[in-house]
Amino acid sequence: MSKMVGSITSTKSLQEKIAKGALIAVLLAIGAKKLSPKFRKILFGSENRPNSKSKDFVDEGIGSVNDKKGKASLNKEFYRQLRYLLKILFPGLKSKAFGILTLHTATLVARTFLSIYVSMLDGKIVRTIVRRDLRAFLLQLSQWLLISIPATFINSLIRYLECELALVLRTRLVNHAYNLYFDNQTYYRVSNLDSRLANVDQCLTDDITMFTQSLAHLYSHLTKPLLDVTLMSFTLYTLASRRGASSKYPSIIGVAVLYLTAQILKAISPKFGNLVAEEARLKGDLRFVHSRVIANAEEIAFYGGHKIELNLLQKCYKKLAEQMHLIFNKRLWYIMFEQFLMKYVWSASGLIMVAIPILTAKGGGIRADGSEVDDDPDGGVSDRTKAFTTARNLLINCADAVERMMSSYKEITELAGYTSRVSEMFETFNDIRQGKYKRTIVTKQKKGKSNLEKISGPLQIKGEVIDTESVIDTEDLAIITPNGDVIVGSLTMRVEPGMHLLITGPNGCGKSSLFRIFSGLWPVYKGKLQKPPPTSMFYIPQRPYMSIGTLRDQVIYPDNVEDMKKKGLTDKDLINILNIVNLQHIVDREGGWDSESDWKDVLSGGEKQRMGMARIFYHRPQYALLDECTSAVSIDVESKIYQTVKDSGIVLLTITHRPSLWSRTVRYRPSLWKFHTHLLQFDGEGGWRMEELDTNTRLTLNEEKQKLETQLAGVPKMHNRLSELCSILGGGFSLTIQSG
Ligand SMILES: Nc1ncnc2c1ncn2[C@@H]1O[C@H](COP(=O)(O)OP(=O)(O)OP(=O)(O)O)[C@@H](O)[C@H]1O
Repeated sequence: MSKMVGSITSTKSLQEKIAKGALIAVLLAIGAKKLSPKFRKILFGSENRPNSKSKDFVDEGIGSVNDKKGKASLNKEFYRQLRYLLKILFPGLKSKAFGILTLHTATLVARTFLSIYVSMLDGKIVRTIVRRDLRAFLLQLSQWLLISIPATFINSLIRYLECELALVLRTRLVNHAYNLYFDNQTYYRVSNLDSRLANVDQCLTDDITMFTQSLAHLYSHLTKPLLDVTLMSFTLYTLASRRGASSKYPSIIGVAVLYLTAQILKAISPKFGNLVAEEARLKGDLRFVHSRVIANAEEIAFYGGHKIELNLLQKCYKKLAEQMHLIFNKRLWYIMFEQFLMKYVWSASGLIMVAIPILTAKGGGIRADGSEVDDDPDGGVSDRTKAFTTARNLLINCADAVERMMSSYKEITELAGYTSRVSEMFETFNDIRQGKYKRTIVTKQKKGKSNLEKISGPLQIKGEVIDTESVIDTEDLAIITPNGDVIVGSLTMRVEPGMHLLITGPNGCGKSSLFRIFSGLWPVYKGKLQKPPPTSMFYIPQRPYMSIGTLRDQVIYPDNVEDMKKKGLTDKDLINILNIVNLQHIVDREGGWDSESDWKDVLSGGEKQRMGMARIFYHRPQYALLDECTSAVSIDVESKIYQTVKDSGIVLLTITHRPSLWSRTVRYRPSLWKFHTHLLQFDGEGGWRMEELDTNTRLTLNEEKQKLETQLAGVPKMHNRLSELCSILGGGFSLTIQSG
């Protein structure tokens, strides 16, 4: 051993060679990183393959964007989108996000300096051991222990700041997204008028979270290794510049090892991208079946369908478990090879790269101050050992850094996926706010609508909307669905205070669509519409929406308590309102105004409808747009409500859709007639007719006519059946018809 050490110490310029070899290895590694996209392509054959650190389960959600636009990759579009998002995330140098980023960067730099310091300290400790200098050893060891306190704190701080940064970025994006989402009815239009975002809920939750986490993680995951490589190479260069070293063999080894690693991993890497995508799909299936059971629990329980549902769930879970099992199996072998190559083969190569010049060199070394290493009392052994240990540590750190950078490639492509999804969401929101919609038009003609026109190509908003004080006036207005179906080609009508309009027609003829246009949910593609602002119109659907909150919140929805107070209304007024709709008893029944429940389930169908109507009396709009919203309310209460609405000076626009049971004409609820002055009738084939209702006579005559029609319809059948019964029962019975 002493002989070997002796030969080492006698080698001239050996330390220089070590340092230079190490430096070249590092430079090679940097080059490999620079070429990384191509290199990764060679390495894994395709950009989508996962790599060493194999975070294989984070691909969820990227799929649909990729499906639509091809792979989200590191192209110009990615940089454009990332720049756009960064502007939102970092609005200025004084922003909180920028402050945390700066602090995070400072911590990363500090950590790298500490790593270098610890590497140097390692070398010094080894030197004291080789020199058998106990005092110096203990001194260096205490230094080493002391430095571990700030080092561990900084390590923990890096993680803390990474999470904080992700949270601050997420908060900024979420606030920005929510503002856009709830502006100008975007939450409705994004799914009804536009088809670019398939799962906007996922974009607003998972994708934003994944994007910000991925960005914050990648920042530290790339910045730290880059700093490591830069500063450690500089340190190695400083060592090398003093001594000079041959780099031939270490370079050859470095290139050969990198190339071999690439080839082997390319050959053995399973197609993780596809495996993970399939797993995400199966997870989605399982969630879907669960949510169906929750949504339809009552129906399933009534039918006793739990066995079928359980079976379905078990099947879905089994498929998912099998897929995960497959991935685990493949990962077991892949990660084993990957770790073997990147950890052990690379470390061994690093050792060889450092050792070859030492083992093959002849002659001694010269220090920076010009003194010969060989002139030391120990022949320079301790000094060279220190240099060797320091260089080795630095080289290992560099290799780790390069490995981390290489393994970040998959994370960058994932970031590209999330960037694409999140920025696409913002672009869509912005477009929608400006009235620019993109929708995949379904070209198939619908059954029964063959004579309705269909607009081919993108829909253009050519109509005109004018705000008025109190009149609704349409001129040549077309009712066109977002899918391009022209439901009604041209509608010209006028409703003004004092009128009450009943709207009727067969299913799908465009009654609710007319309300959508009046409320501004659908654009006016053609024609002219004059209408009061949406705040003057209150829409009540057939199934009124019950919000999360107290019983009071249900009556005053969408106001809150502050709004209610501002309007000068009290709980006593609310009781009076509930009185009108015969719902006053539920206040006591449900435990007072402040009680909270899942009102959707707690209230019956009719109660929900009455609650919906109660909102009209709270808001007192100019127009009440009622979409068959009293179908489950008893006729006497319905009449009372309609009469009170009329008495309050609110204009009624009421949809009633009851297809006729007896004839081809449309029958509407006679009970509602008397509250309306006009009737707008759609024929379901694009035509319409508006006429005045002569209430009293038509109501009475119509009711009488319908009654007679019903009775007469059964008479011939009854006659036939009676004769049949007489013949079956025989001669002992005689047919007696009594007339009253
Ligand atoms: N968001 C949408 N996107 C595309 N087409 C739609 C959309 N909403 C409704 N439609 C189509 O518009 C047509 C008219 O629908 P609308 O809801 O106005 O019918 P309706 O007269 O109220 O019928 P019902 O009596 O059944 O309630 C239907 O054929 C429907 O398919």
